[in-house]
Amino acid sequence: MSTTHRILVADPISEAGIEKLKADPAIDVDVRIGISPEDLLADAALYHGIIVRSQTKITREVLEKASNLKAIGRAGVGVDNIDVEAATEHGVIVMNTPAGNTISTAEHAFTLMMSMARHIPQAHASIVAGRWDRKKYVGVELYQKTLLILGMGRIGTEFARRAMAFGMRVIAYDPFLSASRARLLSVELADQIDDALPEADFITMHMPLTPDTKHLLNRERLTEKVKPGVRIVNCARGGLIDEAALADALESGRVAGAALDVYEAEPPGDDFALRGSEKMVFTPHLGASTVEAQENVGTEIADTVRNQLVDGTVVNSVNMPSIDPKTLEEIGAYLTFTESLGRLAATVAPRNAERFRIEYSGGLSEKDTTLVTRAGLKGLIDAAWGDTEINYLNAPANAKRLGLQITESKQADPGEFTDLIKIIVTAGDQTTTVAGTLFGGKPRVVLINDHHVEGKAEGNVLIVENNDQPGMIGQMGSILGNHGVNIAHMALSRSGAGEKALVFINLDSTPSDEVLDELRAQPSILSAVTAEI
Ligand SMILES: NC(=O)c1ccc[n+]([C@@H]2O[C@H](COP(=O)([O-])OP(=O)(O)OC[C@H]3O[C@@H](n4cnc5c(N)ncnc54)[C@H](O)[C@@H]3O)[C@@H](O)[C@H]2O)c1
Ligand SMILES: O=C(O)[C@H](O)COP(=O)(O)O
Repeated sequence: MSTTHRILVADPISEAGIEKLKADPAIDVDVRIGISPEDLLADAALYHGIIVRSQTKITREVLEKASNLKAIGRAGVGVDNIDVEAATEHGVIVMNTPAGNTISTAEHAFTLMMSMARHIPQAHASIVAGRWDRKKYVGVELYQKTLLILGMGRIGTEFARRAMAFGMRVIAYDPFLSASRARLLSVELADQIDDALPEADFITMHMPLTPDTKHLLNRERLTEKVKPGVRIVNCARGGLIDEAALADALESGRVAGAALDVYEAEPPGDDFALRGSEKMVFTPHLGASTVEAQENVGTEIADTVRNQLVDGTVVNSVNMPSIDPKTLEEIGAYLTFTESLGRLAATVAPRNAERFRIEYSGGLSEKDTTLVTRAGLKGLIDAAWGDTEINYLNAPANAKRLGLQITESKQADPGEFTDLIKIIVTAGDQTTTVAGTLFGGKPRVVLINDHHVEGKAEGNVLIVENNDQPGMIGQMGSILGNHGVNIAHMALSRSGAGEKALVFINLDSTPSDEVLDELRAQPSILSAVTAEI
């Protein structure tokens, strides 16, 4: 029976995006634009996916209630209305549409700069008010002026192209922009923001709001560092500028004008200090509000969330590495297998594991194994701590919570195998090693501690360590048979004749505690453990 995935669309996205979801038999879509925070909390558990823009807040509280939620899609760029940390802890993937509104936003920011330079909104309002103020609204040219772009990503880059077409000198400040990329884009690279501020006639901001960028344009910069008469555009995020300090800098004349699309509070409250200023140009967060951008981001996010829920692909996630169909094809087989190895390690290892080490050799060592490591970790944590809520996304955060250190290493030489995955779990001074590989696509366990085996890494397994002496296999077979437990496959290993031996048995059903107790009571059986891997 096929599963239906229920998606809530909480903010306005394009009709084309909604139609895509409605047309998909695997999806059940609820369009509840402007859903209240109370209703969202009450109904959060109904949904496997939620699509938002910037209005709806996906808080930790919502995530705590959203017990079935797997994916949040942001039809746009900024994810500051989503508690991404809480989403990660709850194993919820957050994905956005990074490029769909780039051009619209760059054009909007550029429009703001031009409107501000020529006082367009003020001049328009004066005509509407019946005035003819030709002297009051004398503007400035952009030509041969210096522009400072703070944040030279997708939108910053598009803004730069347009500014150069207007004959502006462009300086970019972006700690992640390389000198070679700056040369390629024909912009001057500023190492320090404070070196560039005194040179700029215009500043435009295009970076995310983070603890590092909050109030990047602070009181000191706005009153002491910027060039007198500078004009500032912010079409990125409100908190990047200290609005109270900007109001004072406008009042003193240090800043000649500013144009904002985004605000510290949206919508701005009654105490919004800039509202009455004649030197301001405002738009109500309209950067991405074009027919084209909304069509792009709406259809893209509908596909992204749908594909994640139905096919398990992950693209443009802000909290998880991508799993596109190609990656899935390359490493998909290793994911379930490595999870089984993690479960096996939990079964054989002592409780309270402190360190989890995973080693890749052979062809796998050249691939991106981030998710494979997480799969092993998931198996270990699920089996050892009984944490069934664990998934690829929250496995590292849960490992941290449990005090489990993770290390990953790679080496090209796989020895006798094409690929080998080895998991080493340490608790105190005890170390447990399990290793496995795919033989012709079939998952095989090839090592348990010092024992080389060839066991099937699937289903119910029983691992028995015993003294190597005649009759042991018969003894185990009889105990299992007497309890109606059928053996599907058996692999033997011993260090040497008369030494320790290990038997890896695949069973058709789970052996009861009684069976295990009986096995453990045999004088030559040293240990017997079972697991469903
Ligand atoms: N007003 C709107 O409607 C609207 C629309 C789209 C995007 N946005 C916002 O615009 C911003 C930029 O979007 P984008 O698509 O260009 O993102 P992007 O990720 O392509 O670019 C952001 C750039 O900021 C840089 N950066 C990060 N920290 C920095 C710092 N401390 N100082 C200087 N640069 C720093 C990054 O290196 C990156 O190059 C985002 O905040 C996004 O949410 C607003
Ligand atoms: O980050 C973004 O994509 C913009 O701020 C657009 O926000 P919106 O989708 O609410 O218009």
